[in-house]
Amino acid sequence: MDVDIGNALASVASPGISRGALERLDERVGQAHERIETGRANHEHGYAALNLPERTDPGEIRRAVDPVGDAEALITVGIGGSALGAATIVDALEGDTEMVFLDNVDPEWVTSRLESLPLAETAINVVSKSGTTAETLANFLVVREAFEDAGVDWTERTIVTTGEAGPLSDLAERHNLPKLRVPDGVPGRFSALSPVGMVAAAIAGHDLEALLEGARAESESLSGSLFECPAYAYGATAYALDGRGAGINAMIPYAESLETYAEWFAQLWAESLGKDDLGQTPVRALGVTDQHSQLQLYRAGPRDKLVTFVAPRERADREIPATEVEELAYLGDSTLGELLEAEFEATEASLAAAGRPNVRIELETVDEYELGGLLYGMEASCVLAGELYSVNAFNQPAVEWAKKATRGLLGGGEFAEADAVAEKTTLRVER
Ligand SMILES: O=P(O)(O)OC[C@H]1O[C@H](O)[C@H](O)[C@@H](O)[C@@H]1O
Repeated sequence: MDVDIGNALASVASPGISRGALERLDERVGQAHERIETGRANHEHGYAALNLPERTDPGEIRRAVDPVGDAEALITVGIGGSALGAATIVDALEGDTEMVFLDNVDPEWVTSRLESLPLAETAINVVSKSGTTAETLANFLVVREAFEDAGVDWTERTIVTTGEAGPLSDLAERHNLPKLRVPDGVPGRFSALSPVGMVAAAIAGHDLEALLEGARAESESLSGSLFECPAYAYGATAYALDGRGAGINAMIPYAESLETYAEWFAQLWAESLGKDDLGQTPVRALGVTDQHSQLQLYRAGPRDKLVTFVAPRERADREIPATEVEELAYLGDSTLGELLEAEFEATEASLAAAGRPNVRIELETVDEYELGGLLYGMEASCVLAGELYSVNAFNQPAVEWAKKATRGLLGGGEFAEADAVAEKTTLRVER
């Protein structure tokens, strides 16, 4: 990926960062890079995620999915980091397999999804690092029952990806299911380039080697200066802008296929950096669609936002048919791709003209190689930002708190966190 931070400079935008401040920040980037490299060399928790391009074995993943390789549909049961990486990859790339991600536990939605699938031709991919996440385990039990009710042997059609030990690992062994490991030291939201993100990609027939190759190329660009490393340029700029008042980061891909990527980014940024009263709030948007809604706020609202564009340089195109309506004649000389590109350039310019900071991330195109680079690059950006904020980017105590409270409420153990629910302050206004 390439990154252009020109529109985040103080000479263009407010808030913005001056060249001088960027150069001073670069010294801290150099120190952070050394810390990151030490963490990678020692396979420390979290930093180890940046070694996935070398560690992940595509052959092992393909062997595990082989028994269900011809499935017409795949249900991935997982949530958060155990779903969004896989969803990002398969949504970005063209594939023939129908993909369903059961992350939410909304009963009507789960039921309708299950009813819509040909279960005898459907594979199940259960993903949970801990093997204990209530939503994932509950949905898996529901899916299993649906297969049994339909007279389909779910044990023939299920692949499990989980940590070394835990209830899901035990279940896989009991039923002799193909089992892949969530690699040690890799938090869920940094695991897209491991079996966690790649089982679904393998079933869809995508090129796993190219995904890893693109990530590897990005890893080779990590260096001690933000001026030489796109990933660090992005992480450092976002951090600097946040410190200058841009507490919101609106991620706007200009490709429908990257809409899920914005969701993945939101988890990465929020869960990794939201610590100690610090962190930048990610907002998900989509170009061109959200130009016609959110752009008003981004250009004319409070100066508390960084807008991040992600755009491919090349894409399949389609001509706009000519029309006899005179006012619309100009459209007939263009393609949908040219229209999209013009809208992107115009939006970027409109923000810069209003002095609103924005960053452009460019991909050659949306394919396995470029996607691998994008996912890796944004993870490295996030790890760098974690160093600059001096927060632990690899834990999520606030999320764990709510998980414990939920289990306590459901009678899944004694958790003091559950008491807070009963202590809620109420001020009801009723009709
Ligand atoms: O993979 P699991 O252990 O099931 O966890 C799934 C998700 O659970 C929590 O919500 C964590 O905050 C996420 O980071 C994690 O990805």
